[in-house]
Amino acid sequence: MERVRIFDTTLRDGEQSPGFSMNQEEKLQLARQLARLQVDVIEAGFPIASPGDFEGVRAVAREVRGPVIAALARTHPADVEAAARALEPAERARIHTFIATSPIHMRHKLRKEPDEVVEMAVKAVAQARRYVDDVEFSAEDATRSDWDFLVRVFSAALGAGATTLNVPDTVGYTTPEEYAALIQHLREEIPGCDRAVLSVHTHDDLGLAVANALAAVQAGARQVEGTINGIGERAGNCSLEEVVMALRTRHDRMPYDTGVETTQIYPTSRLLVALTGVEVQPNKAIVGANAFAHEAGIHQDGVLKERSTYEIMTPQSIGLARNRLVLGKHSGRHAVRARLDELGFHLAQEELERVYQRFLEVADRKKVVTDGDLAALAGDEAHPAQEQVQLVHFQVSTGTGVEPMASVRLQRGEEVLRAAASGDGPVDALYRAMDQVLGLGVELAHYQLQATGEGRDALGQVTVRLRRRSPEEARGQQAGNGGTSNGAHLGAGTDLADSEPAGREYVGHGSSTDILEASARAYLQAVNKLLADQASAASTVQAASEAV
Ligand SMILES: CC(=O)SCCNC(=O)CCNC(=O)[C@H](O)C(C)(C)COP(=O)(O)OP(=O)(O)OC[C@H]1O[C@@H](n2cnc3c(N)ncnc32)[C@H](O)[C@@H]1OP(=O)(O)O
Ligand SMILES: CC(C)C(=O)C(=O)O
Repeated sequence: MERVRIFDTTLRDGEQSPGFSMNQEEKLQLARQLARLQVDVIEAGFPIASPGDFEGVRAVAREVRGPVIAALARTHPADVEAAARALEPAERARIHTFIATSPIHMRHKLRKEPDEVVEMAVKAVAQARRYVDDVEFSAEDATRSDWDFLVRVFSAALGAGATTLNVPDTVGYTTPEEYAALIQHLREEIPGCDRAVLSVHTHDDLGLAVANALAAVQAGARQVEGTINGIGERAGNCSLEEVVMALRTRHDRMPYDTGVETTQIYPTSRLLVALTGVEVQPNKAIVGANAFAHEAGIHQDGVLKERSTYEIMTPQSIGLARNRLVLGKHSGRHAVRARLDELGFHLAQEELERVYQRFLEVADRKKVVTDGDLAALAGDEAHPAQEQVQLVHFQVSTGTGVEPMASVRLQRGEEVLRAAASGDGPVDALYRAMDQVLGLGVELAHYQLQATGEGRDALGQVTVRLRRRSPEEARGQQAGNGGTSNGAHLGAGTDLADSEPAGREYVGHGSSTDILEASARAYLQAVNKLLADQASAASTVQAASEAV
């Protein structure tokens, strides 16, 4: 199997782009991780650029073992010397020297004639060879250079001792067919080209960096240069994780191996994010947060039945523990049930249906329904009560310097009752209004509000304990509730207050993105338990009297 070398330039071309600079300790940390990833070459920096970069390269050369450590140098003798000195402690060192070869760069930037450029390239390579055996020469802006001139420069560099000839698409200008043809041309036209490794270095200005690199590999390039997460100048460099995983996943079409330990890809990507503070776009191939995530119900159903329906690689192959089924408004019952099972809620079909309907309501309000949200919804279902009384509508107005006011509409059977009340706070006003309607003689013994997550849209989860008052207390409560109602209440005509002992407590849970709605739901759940208790006590009394 043919081997493609992976040359990582995250610490040089990646680091030199805005927002990605790293200090020496950070460079060292990333370089150690790149060694675990088993890239072939780590380009650690550009030593002439600054004393900090020099020391950074030196530290990596001293501390990191495994990959070849490379340093960049213009064709200036001082650059080559600085690179050589920085690399001194390396076990295996490479000096990488470059000069631009395109008419645009030679004329406007270097202000040199082509002959002078060839001479500078030859001298720099020869100088570098006096320090190390491993010398890479790059013809900057190769893809906008004259092909015959490239053959001339590369042949001269090879003659001077270069061991790797790199063909950069510096400004991300080429296309896969054109790049492959260029590589083919160089292989055919450079005498003794096989003595060196042909390398490609691509940029993503047109979004073609990876496609171009792969086309070049198929045309005979045997080193790919790039960066982790595709960071780098302008639109970035070729993303190494994409190249490596493309070669691995489509081995049938591209039978080339890399030495990369792919299970270290994800940890390396995350370390880079942690060091630079720059997050990867969620839809980025291989390492983006959504790369192994599924939200659409049909996809989730497929993945649950057979992962390969919608995944062409395993998350484990890049070092990610598992794929992620994101629960949102596009999710179906299969995915919701699977996650509930994992959370320990094994619901019957009708329970699942109820949770699913509430899940959809929550998902409409929030982008993602978290495990905590789902557990709260399933928790409501885990304490079911026959819903004798249902919430139809409520409204609360509150604010600084405003007396909180609540109005509620509750339904029991066909009967709809309304009430309004003020209170010390919005929850108090809401509960007073509900008491007006319910007239059950209960007091709030405990109220607890918790958020299910950390975000602003976390579900509020409310737990209440309602205590039954004695008949005397209940009459006092009715008298002192201070609100308006449409004259009736749901407790009217029942003998609740007399059929059960006072002091008995009923627990209710409610969750919603709206904490007042969660409060209302929790209250009603406790009330419904109380009413269910009352109904069963009443039927026991009736059965006993019939027996008598
Ligand atoms: C395509 C790439 O990624 S190339 C690498 C880009 N990386 C960097 O630039 C790293 C950060 N750069 C730096 O710290 C500085 O630019 C330095 C230290 C390299 C040079 O700084 P200065 O000496 O102040 O020069 P400055 O950057 O202003 O200009 C670059 C000079 O190098 C010349 N130059 C550019 N590339 C080469 C080359 N490969 N070989 C020889 N000379 C070159 C330019 O023509 C220009 O020369 P001039 O001063 O005679 O006009
Ligand atoms: C120095 C070379 C390889 C480079 O970074 C480029 O051309 O993009």
